Amino acid sequence: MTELVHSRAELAKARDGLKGTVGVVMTMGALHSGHETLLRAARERADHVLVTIFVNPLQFGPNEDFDRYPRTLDADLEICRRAGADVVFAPAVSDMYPDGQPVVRVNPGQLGEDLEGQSRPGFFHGVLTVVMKLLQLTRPDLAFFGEKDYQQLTLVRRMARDLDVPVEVVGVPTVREPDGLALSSRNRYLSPEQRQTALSLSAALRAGATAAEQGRDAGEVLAAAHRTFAAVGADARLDYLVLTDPDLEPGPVAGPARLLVAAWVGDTRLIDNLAIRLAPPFLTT
Ligand SMILES: Nc1ncnc2c1ncn2[C@@H]1O[C@H](COP(=O)(O)OP(=O)(O)OP(=O)(O)O)[C@@H](O)[C@H]1O
Ligand SMILES: CC(C)(CO)[C@@H](O)C(=O)[O-]
Ligand code: BAL
Repeated sequence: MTELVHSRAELAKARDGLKGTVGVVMTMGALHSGHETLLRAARERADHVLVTIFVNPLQFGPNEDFDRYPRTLDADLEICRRAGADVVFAPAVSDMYPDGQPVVRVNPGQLGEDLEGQSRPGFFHGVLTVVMKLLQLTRPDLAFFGEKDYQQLTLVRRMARDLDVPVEVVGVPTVREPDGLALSSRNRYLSPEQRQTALSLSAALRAGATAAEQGRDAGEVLAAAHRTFAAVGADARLDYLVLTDPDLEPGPVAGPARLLVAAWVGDTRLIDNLAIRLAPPFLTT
């Protein structure tokens, strides 16, 4: 049975009733098969699964889609039941922020300013602050995050390490449509034509991965990804397409790497990423 709770008091009572290990899956709702995969991963690793559904105002900029973000609680509960969640915590904004906007927030450091942080100022302060609050409220042994939001996963891992949060952060591979599009709640904003254009993100990543498999160097991998993005997404507006170290550390990239992309398709901003393995450079004598 899945228990739905809204207030902190109800959550505390439900949490106390969970004996054994607890895995948490944090979401903003509008659940899809990507979320369901996170829930099933949690189900496999933990004795109990706790899902949070909260559209966090703190991580949205003034011109972003907080108001129009899809809110589909009944359908979400059905998915949570199907995936065997024990507890769903769906607080109101006033439950999460009873004193209004928090004065003290988690500072994500320089990585929080790069990539997503550059286009969404304050985004990762908002994300890490609410993730920290939800970790305190739910006290999980394990917390599951999708690789689709790769920078978020990297920063949550880093926060747990740097701030000694007693939780194992588990990354779950990106779930895709058969044509490659990464599942995302924001995909439901796309018209059928825009959905075709949105394939430019995953196609660009695949082109980069193919170039890497053929032994191309970092510059050629990026060039291949850019060419494919432009060919498939003529109507998309690229925000960034970068090849980085897998931990998103600055500096030269060699061997294992990550290719990350963000782009606008109409009014919808989408992100995606893929693991890449660069061939070792040829040695010249
Ligand atoms: N396609 C996916 N594969 C794996 N994990 C995913 C996928 N989509 C979302 N997740 C993960 O689900 C968790 C909750 O994400 P969220 O509710 O923001 O969904 P979303 O689809 O990423 O939404 P949005 O479209 O607003 O970015 C995050 O850890 C996120 O990485
Ligand atoms: C982690 C999260 C639930 C925090 O609001 C959100 O950023 C998301 O859904 O990825
Ligand atoms: N999917 C991460 C949360 C956000 O884009 O606001």
